[in-house]
Amino acid sequence: MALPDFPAIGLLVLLSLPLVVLIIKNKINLSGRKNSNLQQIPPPGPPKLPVLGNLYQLGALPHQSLWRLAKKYGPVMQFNFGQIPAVIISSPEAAKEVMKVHDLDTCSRPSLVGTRRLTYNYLDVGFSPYGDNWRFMRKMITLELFSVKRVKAFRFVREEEVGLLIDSISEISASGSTFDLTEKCFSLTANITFRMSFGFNYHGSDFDKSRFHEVIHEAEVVMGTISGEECFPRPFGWIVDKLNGHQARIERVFHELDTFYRHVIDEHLKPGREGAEEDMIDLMLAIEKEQSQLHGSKSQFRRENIKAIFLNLFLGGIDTAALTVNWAMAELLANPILMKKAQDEVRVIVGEKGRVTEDDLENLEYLKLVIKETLRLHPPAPLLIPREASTHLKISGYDIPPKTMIYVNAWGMGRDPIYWKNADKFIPERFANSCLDYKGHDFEYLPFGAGRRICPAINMGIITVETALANLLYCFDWKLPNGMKPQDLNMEEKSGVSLTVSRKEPLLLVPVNWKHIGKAI
Ligand code: HEM
Repeated sequence: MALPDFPAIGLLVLLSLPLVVLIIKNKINLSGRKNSNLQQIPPPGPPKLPVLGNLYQLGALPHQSLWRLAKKYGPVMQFNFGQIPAVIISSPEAAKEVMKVHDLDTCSRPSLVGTRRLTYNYLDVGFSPYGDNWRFMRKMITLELFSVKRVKAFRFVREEEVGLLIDSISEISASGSTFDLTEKCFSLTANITFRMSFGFNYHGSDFDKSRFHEVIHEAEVVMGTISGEECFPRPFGWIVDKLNGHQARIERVFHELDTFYRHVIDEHLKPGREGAEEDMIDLMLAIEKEQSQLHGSKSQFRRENIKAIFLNLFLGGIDTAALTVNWAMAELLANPILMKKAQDEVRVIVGEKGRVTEDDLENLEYLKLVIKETLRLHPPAPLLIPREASTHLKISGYDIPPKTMIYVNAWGMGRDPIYWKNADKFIPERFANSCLDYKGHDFEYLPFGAGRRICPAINMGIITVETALANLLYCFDWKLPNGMKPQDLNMEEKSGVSLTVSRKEPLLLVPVNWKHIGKAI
């Protein structure tokens, strides 16, 4: 998601007050509708303020504020981020029009300062505009990095890293201590992503543990933020960016990541790697060489493409899967009957093996329902990644001009009582006899997006979540600390602007070893 920074909004409110007063004095129409061209029907939307547009209505949790506004203004709603026009899509019918009927004309991404810099001027997949580079890169990663064969090839990484996680929790359980599952989930998915990408886990990298988490978080904020310069006319935007340090933050994140990429790539180019396990850098360096032999200086795949892809792997692969495991555990802890049902299933099916392996996963039907329900209530990217209209469109009868940003509120549609019975309740059984899947054909359920931009790594994401969650349920019984009751668990979301949304509070737990843990596989 790309939304403006909150300090920027506060500052702009102050700076634009005199203008607002002037406009009120002159009784200028603030309805936000264009009256000059009667043939054009813009979508309805909340009243706009000069300079700020609709920013003052964004709130601390944008997907929630936008959902509330959509109840009033409708499922195709105009919403201006300062001077940047956007529409917010909040019904499955409208989402289908955008992501299926008009997919080709809406599958580009907006060009924003932060995304441009961190992706080496759009040499990646996730943030690059629709065009030759995106098509080439998307095909390459789909075939080479996320194919079924490749996902299987990294099975040993997932199982080993989940094994190490279970061992470390087991040690904690021996002392009866409390630990932070949120942090452990992040470490797990970061380690898996690092090992698949570079051949070592991130504890063995130049980033120290807490700094890497910070850099990823900062990158998510940078990628999720529209800069002041884009949002507001000069000199407001420039002042805002200077004062809130947006530009400095982009440069800091860029240089930290770039130095790291250069280092690991150089290591991979040193002689003596023969016989090492093949990782994603090896694969990409081989493609770089092949493309350069075929096309010389016109090659579409160069060193900077590799670096840009790493950003996609970090942002796509780490937080999304970690947040899903974390939310699933929180929901099960809040619903002890469902927790027992999920634990009984995995313990009966896996028996006394000591660990859940990927061979067991296909038999864990209830576990799969739990994950589907978790992704309904808690899609990690609640507004997906913004799209941009490349031409003039009509959506639900409304005119959408080219260059309009398009946000799809997957979070809101996943909780809409029109489509979901007891929409706010966690009920995995609702998916039992349903054909809803992750492939983006059912527009009320879009945790991975839809159309040409759908997540290319669904299999990899889901298998990581399944392996981790199944082992956590199998290996331990879980208690809340300090006599907390399930109903005391805080299920609120953390406020702030970012691509992903996490729990407001870390999930602190006390693990108790189940009887078969520790037995060899
Ligand atoms: C539970 C796990 C995951 C979830 C819920 C998830 C969700 C999403 C969503 C919502 C999008 C945007 C789709 C759209 O714009 O319509 C996306 C795109 C993307 N995801 Fe994932 N993702 C997950 C795991 C992963 C993993 C493991 C990777 C890579 C290691 C990954 C890489 C990407 C990339 C590269 C894109 C951009 C695709 C494009 O723009 O063409 N994702 N993902």
